[in-house]
This record gives sequence, structure tokens and C-alpha cells, in this order.
Amino acid sequence: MSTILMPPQASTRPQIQTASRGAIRIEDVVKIYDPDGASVMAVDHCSLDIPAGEICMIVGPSGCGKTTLLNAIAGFHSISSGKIFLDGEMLCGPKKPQAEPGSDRIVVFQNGALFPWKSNLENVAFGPLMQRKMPKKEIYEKARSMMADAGLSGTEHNFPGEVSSGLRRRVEIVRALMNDPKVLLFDEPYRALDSLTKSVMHEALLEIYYKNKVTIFFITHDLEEAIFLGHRLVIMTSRPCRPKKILNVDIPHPRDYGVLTSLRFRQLMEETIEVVHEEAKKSFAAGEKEG
Ligand SMILES: Nc1ncnc2c1ncn2[C@@H]1O[C@H](COP(=O)(O)OP(=O)(O)OP(=O)(O)O)[C@@H](O)[C@H]1O
Repeated sequence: MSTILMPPQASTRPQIQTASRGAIRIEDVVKIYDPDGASVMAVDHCSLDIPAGEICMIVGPSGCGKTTLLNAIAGFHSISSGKIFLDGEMLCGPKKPQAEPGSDRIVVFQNGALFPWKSNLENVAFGPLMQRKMPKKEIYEKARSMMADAGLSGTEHNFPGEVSSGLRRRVEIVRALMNDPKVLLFDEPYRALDSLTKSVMHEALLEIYYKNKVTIFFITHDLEEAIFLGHRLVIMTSRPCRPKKILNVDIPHPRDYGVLTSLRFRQLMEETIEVVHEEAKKSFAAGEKEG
């Protein structure tokens, strides 16, 4: 039988960006789809604490329930029981099964979520312009400054279709950050990319992250990606999901692609590959679809 490892104590956690907001607490969450009919249990008494500013990578077999968890945090659907907190405030729980979606938690859609008919700058400024919480001039100043920080100077007046896919993805992230979110939620954003393009995306994401203290909840099937980006890796069981093993990635940030060839990186790959493989086999045996 597999051992369930508990989250490590704070003192053993690797150094993370100092962030005062964005702590997520998932407490004993259960999600059953169609409880009166097919009754599909996607999440099973799942508990997980993600400290503010952590890059938390969620790995697990196809169909195990990772997206279900992300959607519950985002407020896209309800949970059946349990609670989810953001900075101590209950997002969902008893009497409030579904969190309200909010600009404090943003799902970064990496594919085609930019308006192709608006310039990159207009795309970045769009959310705050709609909310009208800040004067227009300030919004554009902030947008330009955040774009510059993300290496997007000079692309402000281009349309998304006129810049490389790498730059477009930077624009997506900056657009999300314009709303000052506490949490960014990514659901396998780079799954269809070749490894070279992925590596460029990873470095861009980290570069932006180092300048913006935000918690990142990142789902992936790619173990190398998970270890390269994450402060911690949460390996989920086959469906219904809950953490099976939580691994501290004790490779210091800032990281660059050099770490991939380090001994520690290889050791961490070895530590996790067996657990992931074991769950993937269970999932395959249970007939889950390939994602
Ligand atoms: N609306 C729904 N109604 C019924 N079952 C659902 C619904 N949405 C998801 N499921 C089922 O819940 C389980 C978990 O799905 P989920 O998408 O959360 O898994 P996942 O781990 O994100 O999968 P993948 O890695 O393939 O994206 C799957 O068996 C899926 O078929």
C-alpha cells in the first residue's frame, strides 16, 4: 500500500519569494460529479496548504481530478464537501459550495485568450479599463511598466498575431498580473509545445514570477517541467485525487536551464518518477482516458 506523506514543516521548505498574500488552504475537499446519477468521485478528502508566493506544481495521472481542484479554487464549479480558503477567508465550504470567481484568482489561458483585434497594450490594459477602478492614464502607465518588466518593450502596439508565441504568452501572463491577483492558476499551459519552446516559456514564466510575488498553482504531466519550475511538487493519486507525495524541490531560485543537468535535479526526478508511474499504471488499469 502506498504511503501518504504529509506536507513538510515550514522550516524544511525551500526559500520562496516573500509574499504576504495568496496562501491557499484546501481542507478535506471532496468533489463528486452527478451525485444522484453516475456519481463520479473526482477529489477524495484532499488537503493541501500552499504558502503565499509558492510555485506549487500539481502532477498526477490523466483524469485523476487535478482540473477539478483548479476549477474549485477558481470558482468555476462547486465542491461536494470540505473547504477552500484564500488568506484565511473561506472561498467555498459548508453553505457556500461554490467560490465566487474573482480577480484575486486568475486562470491564465495560454491559447488564444487574447483579443486578436486589440494591440498587446490594449489587451494588457483591458481588465482594469473595464473595471474603471483606476484613471485611464495610470492604467496605461502600469501596463507599459509591467510589459517592460516582462521583456515586452517595443511590442506594445503590435497585435498578438504579429509577435512570436513566446511573447504572446508573456502578454497573457502580464494581462493576468495587471489585476494584482493573489494566485495564478495554470492548467497544463505548455502541453502541446516542443521541449525547446517549452524551455523558453519556463524561463519567461520564472523571470516574470521573480518580479511579481504571486502564488502559482500549476498543473502538468511533465515531471521535468514540474521540478524545474516548482518550489514543491504535489503528486496526486489516481482518481479520485488527493496528495500521495509532496516533494520539496530544494534547488534554489532563481533557476535557469543549467539546473537540468545537475545531480540534484536527476535525484529529484528519480525520487518522483516511480511514484508517478505507479499512479499512472493504476489509472490506466482503471480505464481512465489518456489526457
Ligand atoms: N462535469 C463533469 N461531469 C462528470 N464527470 C466529470 C466532469 N468533469 C470531469 N469529470 C470526471 O472527473 C474526473 C476528473 O477530471 P479532471 O478533468 O479533474 O481530471 P484531470 O486530472 O485534470 O485530467 P487531465 O490530466 O486528463 O486533464 C474524470 O474522470 C472526468 O471524466
